[in-house]
Amino acid sequence: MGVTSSPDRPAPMPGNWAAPRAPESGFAATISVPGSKSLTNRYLVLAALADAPTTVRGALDSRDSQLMIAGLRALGATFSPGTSPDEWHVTPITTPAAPVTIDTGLAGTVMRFLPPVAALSGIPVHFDGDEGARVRPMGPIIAALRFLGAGVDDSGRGLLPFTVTGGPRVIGGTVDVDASTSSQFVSGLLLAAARFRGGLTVRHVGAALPSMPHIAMTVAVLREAGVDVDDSKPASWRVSPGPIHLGSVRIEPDLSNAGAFLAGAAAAPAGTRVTITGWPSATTQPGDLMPEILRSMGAQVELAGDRLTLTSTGGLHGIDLDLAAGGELAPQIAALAALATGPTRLRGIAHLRGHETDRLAALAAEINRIGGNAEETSDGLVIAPRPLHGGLWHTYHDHRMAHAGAIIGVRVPGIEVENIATTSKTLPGFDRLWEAMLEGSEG
Ligand SMILES: O=C(O)C1=C[C@@H](OP(=O)(O)O)[C@@H](O)[C@H](O)C1
Ligand SMILES: C=C(OP(=O)(O)O)C(=O)O
Repeated sequence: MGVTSSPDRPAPMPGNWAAPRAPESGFAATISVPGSKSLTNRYLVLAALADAPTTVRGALDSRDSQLMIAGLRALGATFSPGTSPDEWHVTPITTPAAPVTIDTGLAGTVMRFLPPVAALSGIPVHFDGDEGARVRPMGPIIAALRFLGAGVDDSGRGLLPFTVTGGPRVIGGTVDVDASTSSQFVSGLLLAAARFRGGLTVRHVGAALPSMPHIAMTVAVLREAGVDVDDSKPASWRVSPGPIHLGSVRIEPDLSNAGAFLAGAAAAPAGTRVTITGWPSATTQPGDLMPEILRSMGAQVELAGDRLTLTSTGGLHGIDLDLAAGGELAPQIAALAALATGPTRLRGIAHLRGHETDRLAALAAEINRIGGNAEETSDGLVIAPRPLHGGLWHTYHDHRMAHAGAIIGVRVPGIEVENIATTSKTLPGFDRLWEAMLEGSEG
């Protein structure tokens, strides 16, 4: 289905996507989203480090997962496609003889999870990524790998690009890491930890640690793979050395991506209903925070079996929310906040300045560009109600900035989202799925 024009929806500038507005009568739709980015990229790493082949089902097929597969292939793992694009048979790493280069794209999981894997091999592994990746924080993991005995040549910058040379002298031990700018520094070290001869104790030192559910996710997948993890002390994780074994795994739908569709429904006229299929009964994904957040903003949300249904009440309240646990949800919540009748304060998300773009600056700039009232604070955003108008919504190569523009476009006529293809980072075909939702597709 293509983007069509109408008096209400003029043809977009080439390359932009005209965000569809909800019909006055609302819509009803059922949506199935593909697998979780965070779970897919954790399972792929563990499968490559395992003691036997693994079958992964329900895997995400997107830019971030393709980059992870390419990186692990370069390090010597074999990936054979299964019967569908969401299935992979993975044969563990046999270390290649020659130096390799890994493209991280803009994927935090690739740039933070693969350097510790590289440190297990004896070959130089060069990492580089998109222009935007070259400013994302990397210093803490570079310092940790050096402390553990790996060579890291980063020209003294603490950023991409850099080359890791590890090998048998990297035996593990105890390492302190300041993960206040990204939980992925802790997750990356823990995922490879069981393969270090001495195992690894990782201690977070520094300001508050964000994204705790993502660290819990890392611990959960390690335990599922038979790895012994002691997380009984705060901000400290001990992984014993030992084999990694997954066998066969199935990946949950990506609840953060699902959250964008729920937010889109919450922005729509009263009575609009959207059901997400396959909602897990228990999960470590931070997207599971969305139902409660959306309820507190005024929507009705119910879970029946594995189907989560949001019904719009037509009104949106502002909220005061510490989002440290689920920072990746901030763009979709900020978009709803811009449509709400009262003020919103989002706190605990200073680390979003190191995401795909500086999300606090980007959200404030784009909301204000279309007439809104958003201000950056030291650790978040304050958004006050003000009538919005149409205009170009810039996306800064950030998939979740594109989601935010789409959500606002459900209510505000004339929103054009720049470079909608950036959503392929975690959800190729986002625009078609979004249009289908507003047209009332039942999946
Ligand atoms: O480990 C993961 O899979 C992720 C951890 C979080 O990173 P930060 O702690 O850097 O926010 C999250 O925002 C990102 O989308 C995915
Ligand atoms: C911060 C995000 O991604 P990354 O894994 O690249 O850090 C995100 O998806 O919101």
